[in-house]
Amino acid sequence: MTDHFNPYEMAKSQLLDAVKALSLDDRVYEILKNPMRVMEVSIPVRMNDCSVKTFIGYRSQHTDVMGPTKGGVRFHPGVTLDEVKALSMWMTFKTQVLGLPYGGAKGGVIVDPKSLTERELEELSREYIRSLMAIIGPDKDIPAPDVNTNSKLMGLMLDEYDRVRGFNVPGFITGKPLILGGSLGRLEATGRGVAITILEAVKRLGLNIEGLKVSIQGFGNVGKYTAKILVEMGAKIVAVSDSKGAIYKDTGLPIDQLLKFVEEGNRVSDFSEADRIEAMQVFEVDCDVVVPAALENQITGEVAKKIKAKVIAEAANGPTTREGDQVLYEKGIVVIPDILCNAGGVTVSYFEWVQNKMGYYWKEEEVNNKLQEKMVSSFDNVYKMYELHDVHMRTAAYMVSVGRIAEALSARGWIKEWCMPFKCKE
Ligand SMILES: NC(=O)C1=CN([C@@H]2O[C@H](COP(=O)(O)OP(=O)(O)OC[C@H]3O[C@@H](n4cnc5c(N)ncnc54)[C@H](OP(=O)(O)O)[C@@H]3O)[C@@H](O)[C@H]2O)C=CC1
Ligand SMILES: O=C(O)CCC(=O)C(=O)O
Repeated sequence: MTDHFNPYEMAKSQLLDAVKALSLDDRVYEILKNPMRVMEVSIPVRMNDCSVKTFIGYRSQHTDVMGPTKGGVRFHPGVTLDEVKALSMWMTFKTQVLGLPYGGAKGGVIVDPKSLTERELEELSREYIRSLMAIIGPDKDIPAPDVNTNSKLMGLMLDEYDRVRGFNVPGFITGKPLILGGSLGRLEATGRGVAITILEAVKRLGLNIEGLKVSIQGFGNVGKYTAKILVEMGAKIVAVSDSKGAIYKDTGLPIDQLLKFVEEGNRVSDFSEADRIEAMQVFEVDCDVVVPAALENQITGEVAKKIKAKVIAEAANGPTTREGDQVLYEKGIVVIPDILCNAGGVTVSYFEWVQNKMGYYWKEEEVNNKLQEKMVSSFDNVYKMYELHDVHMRTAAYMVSVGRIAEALSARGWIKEWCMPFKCKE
């Protein structure tokens, strides 16, 4: 029996839906259903109390059919091999919804980074990169931040890579500090992309962004910048959560104040300018848009039944289970699927890598304009597919993406032209 909470099973069934919807040859599924390479590493760290502790890490590279593999590194106690495999597959489909010259990858280490000292965390980050040296590189596999990793850790990982190679390779990693060749706009990029896709969705639904009520699960890199940019666009953030609790204010939370409060090291639920609610109530509150921006498997069938919003913007990867998806579809709720919704991050990572290759850097406005153009045209491609084939938005996004990969597989001689009834257009 399929485990509907296993992200890898979920990713494979989403792929299968798209292969069937496009009437593609079975070989497309056969080639894409497994990551091409997975590495498991044991990482010893000298702890501050003089003991040595080993942590298990993974890097999964899904396919390099479209270019070098690309994707973030997650530090979390709940990391599993199947999760990392799924996340690497979703990266492939994401890069191809956006038409970027990459395949997908993802890394993860089973660790609670909050339990480590700064020095221990640095050693873990450096050793993780050292143990992957044979399979990573600017034209092979390019890491980036994900849950519980950030620009500072990307800087340390870059330094480790450069030390081993013996020269500077800024394009090895993205999301790094500006001083080391990071791109302006990358920090906010995922949240900016989420906000752009919400704007595109509400326009098509005849709603107004002004006063639109939004509830957000997760207030890390993605949740925070989604909130900030949506408020700049005129929306109201009525509820926000982190892993410990949530807050609610019907008239809209003062987001700049909340951002400052959280940046100072406080918990969302200790913010006194709003009412405290249970963490999972962010899905139930009265609002127009719900933004899951934390982890996988949050919107189950049961949770989906309670959602009152008209739109779900999947800022997190894999936040909705298969049952959750079905309930949302039956309720007529529009889902902006993760592989489209949160693609702003990898898009600006791509811009960062391009700038590193050129050694010439763009102004923030230029980065943001290019991101805007990419997100809007990709949303448009997916929406057209959705209308044309009367499928779930998720299936429409996979159709755009898998259509491109199938075309590349055909051009590489893996499947024949007659297997390709559908041609994907930019
Ligand atoms: N960073 C990026 O550029 C991209 C990230 N993503 C995806 O977005 C999601 C969030 O990533 P990111 O913002 O970078 O990660 P962060 O580590 O910066 O933030 C994660 C946030 O989620 C919260 N959280 C964790 N578990 C729960 C829970 N059970 N309920 C409510 N909140 C919870 C955390 O709370 P606490 O602080 O209490 O732990 C934190 O606020 C992930 O799915 C990631 O894969 C997708 C594309 C790009
Ligand atoms: O910026 C990147 O390269 C990847 C970001 C990421 O991990 C993701 O989109 O899930």
